[in-house]
Amino acid sequence: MKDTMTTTIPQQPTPEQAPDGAPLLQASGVIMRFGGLTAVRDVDLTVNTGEIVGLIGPNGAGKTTFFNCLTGLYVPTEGTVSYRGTVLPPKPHLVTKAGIARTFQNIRLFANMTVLENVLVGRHTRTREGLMSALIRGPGYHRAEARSRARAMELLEFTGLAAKADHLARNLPYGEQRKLEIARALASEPGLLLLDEPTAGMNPQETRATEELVFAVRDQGIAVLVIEHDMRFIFNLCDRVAVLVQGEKLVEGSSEVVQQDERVIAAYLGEPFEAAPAEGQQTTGEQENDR
Ligand SMILES: Nc1ncnc2c1ncn2[C@@H]1O[C@H](COP(=O)(O)OP(=O)(O)OP(=O)(O)O)[C@@H](O)[C@H]1O
Repeated sequence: MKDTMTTTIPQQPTPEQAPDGAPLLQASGVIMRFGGLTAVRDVDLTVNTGEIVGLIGPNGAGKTTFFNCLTGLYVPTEGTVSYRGTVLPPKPHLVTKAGIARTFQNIRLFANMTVLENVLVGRHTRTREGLMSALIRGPGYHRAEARSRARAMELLEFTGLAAKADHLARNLPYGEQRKLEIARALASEPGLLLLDEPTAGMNPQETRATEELVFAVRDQGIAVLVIEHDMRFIFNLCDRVAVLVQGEKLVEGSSEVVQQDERVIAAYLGEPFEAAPAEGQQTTGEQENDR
C-alpha cells in the first residue's frame, strides 16, 4: 500500500489524553434482549489506550449487537458502557462526540457525494460553528470551513485517498470505499475506533493494506476494537482478542492464547490456527462477503 500511511496524521488537540494502558472503554454486564432472544449475555469488555482489541465469534454470536450497544444505536437491556470513566448516554451522536467512532459491516457512505465531502460530514461533531454562523457565512464560518477541509485532506492523505478527493464515493473501488469509511470515522477525532468487519469482501492485498492502516491508526494514539472473521488478520493485528459465542464471552486473551484455546477451536475456529488455509483464504466457514 504505497500511497497509504506514509505520513502521520498531525494530531488534533484531544481532551485529557489518557496514558497508554489506561482503561478507555469499559463495558460492564452488558445484556441485550430482543423479545425472547438474548443476543448479548452479561458481557464485560475493556479497551485500554494504545490497544488493538479483536472481537470474534461465529455468525449470530452477538458481535454487531454488542457494537451497537457500545455506540448508542441500541440501549442495552442491562449494563453500562463508560468511556474515559464516564458512563455514555445511549445516543449515537453523543457517543461520537465523547470520542468513539465506528464503521459499519455494510458500507454506509453518501454515494453521490465526493470523497472529500464524505469526510467533511464526519467532522460535524467537531466543528463549533452554529446554524446562524452557517447562514450568515461570516469570517468565522469560512475559517472553520477552511480548517475542516484542511483536516479532511490530511485524513485522505493518511488513508491514501487524497488523489481521489473529488471523485464520487460510489465510483471508488470497494477497498477504497472501506478506507473512506475509516477516514470519515477518523474525522470525528476519536480516541477509540470501532471497526465492524473492515476486510469483508476484500482481496488479500486490500486486507494487508487495511492491516497496515489499522496499525497506523493505533500509532496515532487511537485505540481500536475490531470485529472480523479473517483470523489471520485478527491474530496478526490484535493485542487482545475476546471471543463471543451465543452472546457470551467465552474466552479473552492474547492472540497466542485464544488461537490455541480448545473451547475456541471447538466453538469457532474448527481447527488450530496453524493449520489454517493460506493467506487470503477463509479460515472458517463463517465468513460472509458484504460485497
Ligand atoms: N434488531 C434486532 N432485532 C432482533 N434480533 C436481532 C436484532 N439484531 C440482531 N438480532 C439477533 O441477535 C443475534 C446476534 O446478531 P448479531 O448480528 O449481533 O451477530 P454477529 O455476531 O454480529 O453476527 P455476524 O458475524 O453474522 O455479523 C442474532 O440472532 C440476530 O438475529
